[in-house]
Amino acid sequence: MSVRLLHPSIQNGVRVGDREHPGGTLTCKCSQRPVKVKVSGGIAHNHACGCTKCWKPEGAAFSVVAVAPSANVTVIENGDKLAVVDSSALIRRYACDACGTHMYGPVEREHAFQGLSFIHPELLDNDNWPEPGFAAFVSSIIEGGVDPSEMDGIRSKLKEVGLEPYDCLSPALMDYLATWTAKKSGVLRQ
Ligand SMILES: N[C@@H](CCC(=O)N[C@@H](CSCO)C(=O)NCC(=O)O)C(=O)O
Ligand SMILES: [Zn+2]
Ligand SMILES: [Zn+2]
Repeated sequence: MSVRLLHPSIQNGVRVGDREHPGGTLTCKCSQRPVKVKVSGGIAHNHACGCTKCWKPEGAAFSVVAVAPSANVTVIENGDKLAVVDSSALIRRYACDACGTHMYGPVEREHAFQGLSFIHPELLDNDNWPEPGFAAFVSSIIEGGVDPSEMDGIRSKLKEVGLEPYDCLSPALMDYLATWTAKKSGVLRQ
């Protein structure tokens, strides 16, 4: 059986990027009047994500998604084509209504990720963005239609390309979220 496409940018190994990457312009897939969004600074926490909510390129089981400070994210062209995919979600994903590409997703609610926007670095106009560091929400690809019998092979392939598979976020990010919640509830000191 042929190996399922995880994501074009990781299928043949993860290319090491530039930690000091300066950002760039995200462009949707439309040939006419593409939406353009400027990210004026670095990105962080890049990861592969198997959840059903993140945008994936055609045929891919995973998205590749990172965060940037929302203050650094500006719609610069054809913003009239953008619409929020799910206004009840934590991440307000703005997608192009013509090609479906998710362009940016700010977290505006009171949350550990408030002030960050989720973006897909493959849409940048330069290639040297920092590589993904892990694979998140791996089991969620089943919710997207992948047969459970494929999971062992998919987890092996992720490990082979250097992406540790997790069924939520990485332990470091889960600890960060839990710490934020514990401080908010008062069980940990601020
Ligand atoms: N099983 C669900 C999981 C969806 C989910 O919780 N996704 C995460 C990760 S997105 C990028 O890392 C999340 O934080 N979502 C918040 C949101 O989407 O607003 C599924 O697959 O749908
Ligand atoms: Zn588009
Ligand atoms: Zn996701």
